[in-house]
Amino acid sequence: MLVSEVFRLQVAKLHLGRPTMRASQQDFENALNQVKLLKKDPGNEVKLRLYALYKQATEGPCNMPKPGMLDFVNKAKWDAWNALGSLPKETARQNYVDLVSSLSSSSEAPSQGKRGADEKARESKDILVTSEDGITKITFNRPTKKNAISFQMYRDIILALKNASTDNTVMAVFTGTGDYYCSGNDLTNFTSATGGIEEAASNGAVLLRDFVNSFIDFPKPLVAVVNGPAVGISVTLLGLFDAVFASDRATFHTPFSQLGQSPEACSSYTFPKMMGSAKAAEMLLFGKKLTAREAWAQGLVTEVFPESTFETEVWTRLKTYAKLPPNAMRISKELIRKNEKEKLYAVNAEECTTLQARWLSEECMNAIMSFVSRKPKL
Ligand SMILES: CCCCC/C=C/C(=O)SCCNC(=O)CCNC(=O)[C@H](O)C(C)(C)COP(=O)(O)OP(=O)(O)OC[C@H]1O[C@@H](n2cnc3c(N)ncnc32)[C@H](O)[C@@H]1OP(=O)(O)O
Repeated sequence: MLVSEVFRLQVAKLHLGRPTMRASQQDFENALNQVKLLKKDPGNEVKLRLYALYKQATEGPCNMPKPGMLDFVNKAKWDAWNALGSLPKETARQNYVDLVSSLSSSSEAPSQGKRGADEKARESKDILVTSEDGITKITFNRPTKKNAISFQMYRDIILALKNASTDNTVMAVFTGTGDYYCSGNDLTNFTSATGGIEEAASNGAVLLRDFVNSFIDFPKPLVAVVNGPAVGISVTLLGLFDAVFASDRATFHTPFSQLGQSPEACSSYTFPKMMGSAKAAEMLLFGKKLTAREAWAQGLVTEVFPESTFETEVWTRLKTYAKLPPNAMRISKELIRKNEKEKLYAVNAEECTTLQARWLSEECMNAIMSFVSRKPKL
């Protein structure tokens, strides 16, 4: 039997999961009513956020002339709306619904002991999300599989970023549990699905597009604390981060050709732009694995730290950054990202379409089958 036939049979068992949910107009209207029933005043910062998301969801990007410096209230409202840049109406509507829902549940939730407004935790098995000291920490937490990303983990991360974009934390930080940062896409995602392989690939492409868009759209500083080796999509995503701090134990590997696949997470655009086309080709075409220092030399990593002091030095630094004025950081990030956004959406869409076809190719099926049928270690 051909490997591709074996693969098809295995894929017949695959269940890819649903594409991300989007808030309907009805959800949005319910949220508008719910906001009037809040028991507690959510505070000015949140009210401004609600105002901005409402305007963005109903009118699109800020279209009003900027109020004068002394018109404090209208200036603050204008700043909040304008900071959303070109956030799509649909995303703003979803963020509004999520924010209201988090406000409603927090005003109803029983007291959580020492967890207060600036410290809360949301649990998910393989993705840990905690908020402390103004930082949302998102941890790949599947060390027995080197933190490989399952379909559920993609969905958990989309949700975590959505929540972090509107909560009261100042930045989001990704890191990994155990010796790896992340070993990339879980290569068994496609071999344990139900339904047809074409359907699985099509759903995978939708999920990937939404996942990468949630990084493109994230409005606050986004930092990676790369504690160990990083593979595949966990590397390519770094091109969408604002800072990457790496342990000198970390490596950066994108073995797409070896897997019969193609680059994702906008790396076909961000990597050549960042490191030049020759160095980008070494990684994306030939799968050259970079050390942390090589990745720093190519501009993929901001700073490399010795493993022995990595955690202490990096988290001390991040806690200091998290005390900087949040609106200034958000607005600066918006300025940096603004002119690139449409390009990034387009690159992401094209990469997903290309990958969808790659997943159905003989080259890719052979590579995945050879990984899943490796001999177990003694
Ligand atoms: C829908 C969205 C799609 C997005 C497109 C994304 C593409 C990519 O990310 S491509 C990159 C995919 N990743 C890989 O190719 C890495 C595959 N893994 C490995 O090469 C190795 O496991 C390793 C180098 C990461 C680690 O090697 P080693 O130290 O020898 O450890 P083991 O191989 O024994 O791994 C322990 C355990 O973890 C499982 N595992 C590791 N990585 C993955 C993975 N990516 N997917 C699934 N499972 C993985 C490995 O199978 C072992 O499991 P057990 O045998 O059950 O102990």
